[in-house]
Amino acid sequence: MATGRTHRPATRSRGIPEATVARLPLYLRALTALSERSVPTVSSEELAAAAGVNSAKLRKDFSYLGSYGTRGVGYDVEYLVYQISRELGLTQDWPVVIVGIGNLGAALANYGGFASRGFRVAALIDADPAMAGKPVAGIPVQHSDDLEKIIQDNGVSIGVIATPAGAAQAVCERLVAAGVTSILNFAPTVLSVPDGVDVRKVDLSIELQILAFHEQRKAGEVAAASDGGVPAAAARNESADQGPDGDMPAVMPA
Ligand SMILES: NC(=O)c1ccc[n+]([C@@H]2O[C@H](COP(=O)([O-])OP(=O)(O)OC[C@H]3O[C@@H](n4cnc5c(N)ncnc54)[C@H](O)[C@@H]3O)[C@@H](O)[C@H]2O)c1
Repeated sequence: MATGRTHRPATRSRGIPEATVARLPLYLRALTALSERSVPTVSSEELAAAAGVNSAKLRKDFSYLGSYGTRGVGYDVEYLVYQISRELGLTQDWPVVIVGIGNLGAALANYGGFASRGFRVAALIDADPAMAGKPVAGIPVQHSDDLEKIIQDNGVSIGVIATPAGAAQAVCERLVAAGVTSILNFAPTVLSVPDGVDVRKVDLSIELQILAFHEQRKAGEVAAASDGGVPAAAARNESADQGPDGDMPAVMPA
């Protein structure tokens, strides 16, 4: 669901559609789990089910990577992990800064999943002088006065914003001026950025609102069915048809 400009064409330069790019991390997560269990090969149906994607779509997505699998054998798990990681740019290390080290920023800093996916937390930045020098997840927090120097010294191109909404645009502008070209924004505000800067927004309350909408609809369908209206089974089929591909991602274009 786009909530603003994405600052990218729908198709990347190498011809991989954005929708495919958005599914690659889902395949990678499922493949990594298979790899950890030392599973050597996987069929498109098994992998599609594990990733929550329709199998025809998966085959089409993999054709963009030049990966067609072997009839009767399936896809080589390790090779696909490598191919998708390479396509996503995860075979190199990405230094990331987190700005705003409150409840959320500290939780993100403590999240081990970044490092295992090639994202190294290079620095933690906060405007509160009382936090300067205090370690969070073993990394000393640095004051936001030094933001530009920190970005440049660490060659950072990805910034995470976890400040209050009112501070996010100004933080974003400083990050961009210092050389950051990709921003993951957790603050509940729409950021404006120049062309060439990618912003992804995470908003869990939007996800909950979407679930609330579905809950309300399900409750309405149950009431209608008990009044002799739409049978509950038909209502279930409707959501089954929509499939996992219809789910809204927690991370969305800004
Ligand atoms: N996207 C989501 O699903 C989600 C979930 C929870 C919170 N949030 C949002 O994340 C943000 C942080 O939430 P929190 O609970 O951690 O808040 P918090 O108040 O605990 O932390 C905010 C931190 O930002 C720092 N800060 C303020 N202005 C700054 C600036 N200009 N530069 C650098 N640091 C600055 C503060 O000193 C503080 O440490 C809020 O905008 C909140 O709405 C989003």
